[in-house]
Amino acid sequence: MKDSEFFGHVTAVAPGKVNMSLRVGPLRADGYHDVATLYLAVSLTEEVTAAPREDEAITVSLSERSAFTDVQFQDPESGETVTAAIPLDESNLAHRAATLLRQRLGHRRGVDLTITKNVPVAGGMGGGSADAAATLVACSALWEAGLSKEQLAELGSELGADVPFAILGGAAVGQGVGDELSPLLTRGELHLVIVPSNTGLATPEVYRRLDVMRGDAEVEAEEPVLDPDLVRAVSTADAELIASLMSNDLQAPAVSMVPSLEDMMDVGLVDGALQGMVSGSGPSVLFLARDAESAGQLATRLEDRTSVWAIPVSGPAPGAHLLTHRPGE
Ligand SMILES: C[C@@](CO)(OP(=O)(O)O)[C@H](O)COP(=O)(O)OP(=O)(O)OC[C@H]1O[C@@H](n2ccc(N)nc2=O)[C@H](O)[C@@H]1O
Ligand SMILES: Nc1ncnc2c1ncn2[C@@H]1O[C@H](COP(=O)(O)OP(=O)(O)O)[C@@H](O)[C@H]1O
Repeated sequence: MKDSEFFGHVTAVAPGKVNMSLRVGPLRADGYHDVATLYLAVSLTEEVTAAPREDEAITVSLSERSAFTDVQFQDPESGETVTAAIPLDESNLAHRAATLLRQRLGHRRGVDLTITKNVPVAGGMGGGSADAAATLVACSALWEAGLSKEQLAELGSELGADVPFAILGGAAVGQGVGDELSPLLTRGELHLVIVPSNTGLATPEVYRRLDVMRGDAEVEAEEPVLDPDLVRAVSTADAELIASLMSNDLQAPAVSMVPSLEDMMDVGLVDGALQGMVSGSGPSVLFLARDAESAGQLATRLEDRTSVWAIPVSGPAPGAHLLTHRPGE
């Protein structure tokens, strides 16, 4: 008897990510940008449980264990803060992932998807992409699809540029729009502290702001390339060297949209971080620490001195995978 028949449901987890380097090229005709990025999967994970239904419906709900259930955005016109719930309809990335997979498999079986969100929403850490990745892995097992990780990653690239990396995990160089991955062999662990923001940033708006800033400064965007020394430093987990080389082209636009990020990064440096940087399109901030102990101390100091939530994490973390059910669960 197979797991899915016996327990009736399948659970998968997938990691959030940070970009230890994010280089952005010129705007393309399709609205995307070519990037060269160094992804690092971190130990902050999303969990998706897929339970079969008798009918054809696909439903999405959030588990009560979720650390995040909504997100606040600043209205660009009025400046007012608006709270937006995570969409649970067909626009949810988990819903889209299940729909895409069953189309590919040629059936219309229904599924109830329950997401436990631990990755900040609209925070530049690929939380929605991790939900899509975990859903592909969970539903693929539930429906006995027999697809490889590579095949799931290819499907995932239709859902978002970051989805293939959430399936692969570890550390990888991303090119193209971020979906062409070259896995990086690594030894050693990196220790970081993540500071989520109260407000979210919409990824397309941050890319757009970068284009505007470049246009205003009459800066010609170059083809994106990564510093090979940084790639080597990540593969050997050389935190001090990484600290001197890490960079993010989306940091300036993200800071121009949320100026308080600058102060947050300064506070972290004073409190002992080796380096601070905006994660992806922001506004989560990542701090690099020397080791696990320093990361723990930094998180405590940040929480004591400011009213922020500071989460120690490590990486590289594994990509999307099934959780084994234990009898009685
Ligand atoms: C910035 C990054 C860095 O890893 O991640 P986040 O910080 O958002 O998590 C990624 O490039 C985001 O990836 P993801 O969030 O999957 O993007 P998608 O859903 O595919 O695209 C959303 C929108 O972002 C812009 N976009 C995305 C990727 C890219 N290489 N160029 C772009 O210009 C486009 O406007 C696109 O319509
Ligand atoms: N499963 C999901 N989890 C979170 N957000 C989702 C999901 N599906 C769709 N979204 C939409 O995508 C937006 C950004 O999602 P998220 O992946 O958390 O951010 P980021 O792209 O910054 O990593 C959210 O504001 C929400 O409207």
